[in-house]
Amino acid sequence: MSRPLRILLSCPPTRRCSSFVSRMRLVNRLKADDDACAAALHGGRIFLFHSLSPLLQRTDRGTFRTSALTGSDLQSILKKLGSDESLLKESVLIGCSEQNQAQFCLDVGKNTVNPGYSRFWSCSGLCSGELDQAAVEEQCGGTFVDLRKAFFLLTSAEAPLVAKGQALLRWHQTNRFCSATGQPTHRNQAGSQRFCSSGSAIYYPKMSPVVIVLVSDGTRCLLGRQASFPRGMYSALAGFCDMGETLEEALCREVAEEVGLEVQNISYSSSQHWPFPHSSFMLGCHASVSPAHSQLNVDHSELEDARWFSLDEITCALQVKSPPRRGDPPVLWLPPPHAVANRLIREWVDRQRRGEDRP
Ligand SMILES: NC(=O)C1=CN([C@@H]2O[C@H](COP(=O)(O)OP(=O)(O)OC[C@H]3O[C@@H](n4cnc5c(N)ncnc54)[C@H](O)[C@@H]3O)[C@@H](O)[C@H]2O)C=CC1
Ligand SMILES: [Mg+2]
Repeated sequence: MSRPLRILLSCPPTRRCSSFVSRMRLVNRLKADDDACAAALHGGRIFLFHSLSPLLQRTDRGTFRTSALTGSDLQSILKKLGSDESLLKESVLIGCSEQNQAQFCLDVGKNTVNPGYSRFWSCSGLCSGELDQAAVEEQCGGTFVDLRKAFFLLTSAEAPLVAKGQALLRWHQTNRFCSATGQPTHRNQAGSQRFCSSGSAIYYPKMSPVVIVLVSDGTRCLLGRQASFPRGMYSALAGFCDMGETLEEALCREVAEEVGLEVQNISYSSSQHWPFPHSSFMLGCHASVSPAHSQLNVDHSELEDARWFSLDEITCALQVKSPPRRGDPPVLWLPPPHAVANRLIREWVDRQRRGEDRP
């Protein structure tokens, strides 16, 4: 999740800023220079995936972390597994750590796409170039975990890295052909672009902009739930931006469509890349309605339910540590700390406690 703008603007010592600048320039160079990127792979850190599920390791404390494989470690493992070592070159650049170590992701499962190799979506058993999941897990001392689970098992520092890695891998796997010519596309070494083989188009990884808003009436905040949400979970209202809309227009439209309210006092909070179900760019905002105009008219084709919640109800819900299970009494369950919705809710609670939001 991005930091709020005010924190970025107060970025203090020049040393910290200059190391940030050098990291950003390194990533930019690796995107532009195929040879430099291929060379960076050996000392780089590789986040492994199998059919889009990231590899996690359990720590001594019973928590989870991503596995810390370098490109050289991985090459030895690939050799042991009888795989072509050039598989490493299929890695896609994610970014660069604070220690200036380049970070990559690599999918060694069925969905891996390499324009130079013949891998097939429909093959049964192991496809050409695909590695056996259990064999990789054994060699690496970890387990491939579905991203929907992995995202919430990891710390808030690591979760965005695997989310970004999976989003990039998915984009490569689903953009193998040019939509203008139907010709195969090829990637640069970093995986930051794909080119139509006819030379007529360049494609870049895409995200869909989504506005997410916590509406307040001064003493209560508005949360809704879709039928597909886990039991008891309510979240801030969200919706995809339409082509040509501003953020503010999308926000007003979504709230009007979903709950029949007209909001005002829109303010931006922070943003987040959200990998579910595909790549969304979540733009988190606050907005308000006057208590006299807070009557809800819920569109049940979009939301199962939407309600106003008091500060006490939200404060209690923030204490709930695990989702309610079948048979438990009904309890309000809020999006987890990794989600921008959680940040919006906590910001609202802080403002309520400071008395800033009251009419
Ligand atoms: N990180 C967070 O805190 C939260 C994230 N979200 C995410 O926000 C996203 C949007 O929220 P919804 O209420 O589902 O959106 P929504 O209210 O716009 O409804 C979804 C519908 O919009 C249509 N749609 C229009 N453009 C689309 C596009 N580019 N991609 C997919 N569908 C599109 C589809 O018909 C889809 O069924 C969801 O993917 C959800 O995972 C939602 C709540 C919290
Ligand atoms: Mg919605």
